[in-house]
Amino acid sequence: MTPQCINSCNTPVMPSSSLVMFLERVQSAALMSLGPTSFDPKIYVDLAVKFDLDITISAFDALSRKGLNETIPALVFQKFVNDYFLPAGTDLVVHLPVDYVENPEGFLPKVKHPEVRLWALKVHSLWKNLSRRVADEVSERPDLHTLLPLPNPFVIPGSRFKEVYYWDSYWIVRGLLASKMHDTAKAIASNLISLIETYGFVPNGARLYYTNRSQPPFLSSMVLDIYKRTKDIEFLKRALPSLLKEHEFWNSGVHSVFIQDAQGHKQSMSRYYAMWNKPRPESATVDEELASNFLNDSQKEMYYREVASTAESGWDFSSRWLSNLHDSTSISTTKILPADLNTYILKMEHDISFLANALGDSSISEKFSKASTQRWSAFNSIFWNDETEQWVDYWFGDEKNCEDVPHWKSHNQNSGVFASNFIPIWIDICNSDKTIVTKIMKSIKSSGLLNSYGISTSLSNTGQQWDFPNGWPPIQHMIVEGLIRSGLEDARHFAQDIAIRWLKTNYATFKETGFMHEKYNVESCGIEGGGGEYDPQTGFGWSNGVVLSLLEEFGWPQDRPIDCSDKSSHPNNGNLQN
Ligand SMILES: OC[C@H]1O[C@H](O[C@H]2O[C@H](CO)[C@@H](O)[C@H](O)[C@H]2O)[C@H](O)[C@@H](O)[C@@H]1O
Repeated sequence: MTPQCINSCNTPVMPSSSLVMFLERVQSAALMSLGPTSFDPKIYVDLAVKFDLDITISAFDALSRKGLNETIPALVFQKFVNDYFLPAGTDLVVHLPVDYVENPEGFLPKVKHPEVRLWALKVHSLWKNLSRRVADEVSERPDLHTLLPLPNPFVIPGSRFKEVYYWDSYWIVRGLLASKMHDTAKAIASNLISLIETYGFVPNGARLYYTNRSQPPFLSSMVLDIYKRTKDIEFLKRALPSLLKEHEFWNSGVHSVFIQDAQGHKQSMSRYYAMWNKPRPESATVDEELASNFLNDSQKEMYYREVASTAESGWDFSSRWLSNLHDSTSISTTKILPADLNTYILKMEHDISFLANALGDSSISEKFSKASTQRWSAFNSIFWNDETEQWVDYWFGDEKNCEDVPHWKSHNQNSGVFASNFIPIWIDICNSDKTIVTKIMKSIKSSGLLNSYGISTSLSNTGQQWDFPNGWPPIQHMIVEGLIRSGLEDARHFAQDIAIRWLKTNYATFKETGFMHEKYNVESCGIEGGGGEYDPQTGFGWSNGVVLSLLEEFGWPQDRPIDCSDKSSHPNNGNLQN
């Protein structure tokens, strides 16, 4: 498949399954019967069906209904759910990872501080809360479950996210490697490989309703990190064909678009683009309500596609994708070339070249080395902004004609400040260049994103979860890690300062709740109830992963207190802006 025009003429839609369509009806009925208070639409599409689908549908259709809206009385509805379904999550089985030990040999050698070490070991023990495998019934009767069968055990994000998620898995794998749980890390990557073998790409998550889109692509990073630790060549042999397939997925069809850069060269870059134009099943009631602002079906379909494409970006939702900050229906993700996505793909190309070389396949290795050189030159000409010294997203204009290759225009670079503008520093081709690192450091300092807990994702407080005041573990981590890896003394100190504040924030929430939270904000550091979300049963996987890998790479200064109650080093006394 060749790259598409930006306003695609050929817009694919994956077929929906009768199970998911039925569960969406149940979800919608639940909202009417039970009301909007504490309503989580995802619970209903995660239900496991007890009997054949046609029997269940007939029973649902036969329920008594009242009033003009044909609402099912709450007690009748609840009885139906109890009789015909197993609760969400019951088709997953708690699993004790085979390679888990309480105090792994060689664990975080750079962490000598006793309190920090104790904390790290407790975080390590949290893997047990998040480890699952798919119950046997799922492979026996896949038609009754939206959960996808997977060959190996895995680690879930936690909270309402009871299944595997693609990009969460990378941060989890990073932590597992720090925890010396190499087999679990490999099992997770192998599951994702098996999903590529089935679907041609890694779905957003391991649920039927997530198979219409992917998520930020980190499989090559996962494979590379695992290979560097284990030198397992068999694992690599199995992984490489899937990495090639995944590269093709992101560089063809709707994900790939042509643009003519400022030098007149025709370049192909990647974007987020879901193969879906309906409400997201896991949030259908929410999406339908917002779509009611549109007058006709075609506008609604375009809106739904933008929403699902934003879910593919992992940043669901953020002002980063809005053409009008105050209007969440102005979401335009498919009209954007994202700097972060193209960073991940550039890294994927480097990784594949390295891994193919390790397998002795010089022709693939050279092909991908060339592809990465090509993308790197396109990358700089499209995303780099000399004035702000950041890599910014590129917004297409109103290109109408499918035949035209749009020309790059400087005013189409997004002027908004987002943490994604600094993500490229994560990859070696950027962080090995001292001039770039110095510019980026200066730019982060003046960006306004620095906060008492680290780096916020944006400057706008829109109420969207990926906006200010929240900071998200993976984003924070890529920037810090890139600066550390630059080897520049200044950058290292600066990154260390951010990392210390971030770790203190995490420690404070951990001390308060016993768990790691999904995201962090200014309230998180041991004060006023803590910020971010967490689940008292599970905590959150990517925060475990980021904390452990940061401590592994960085250690902790022996003489520096980690406790937020020590006001002399309280993150909120920080002076990061200067
Ligand atoms: O239920 C709504 C959405 O939830 C997911 O997104 C959020 O959680 C994921 C798991 O931690 C995370 O990967 C993502 O970045 C978060 O924004 C899901 O991925 C979405 O597709 C879904 O619509």
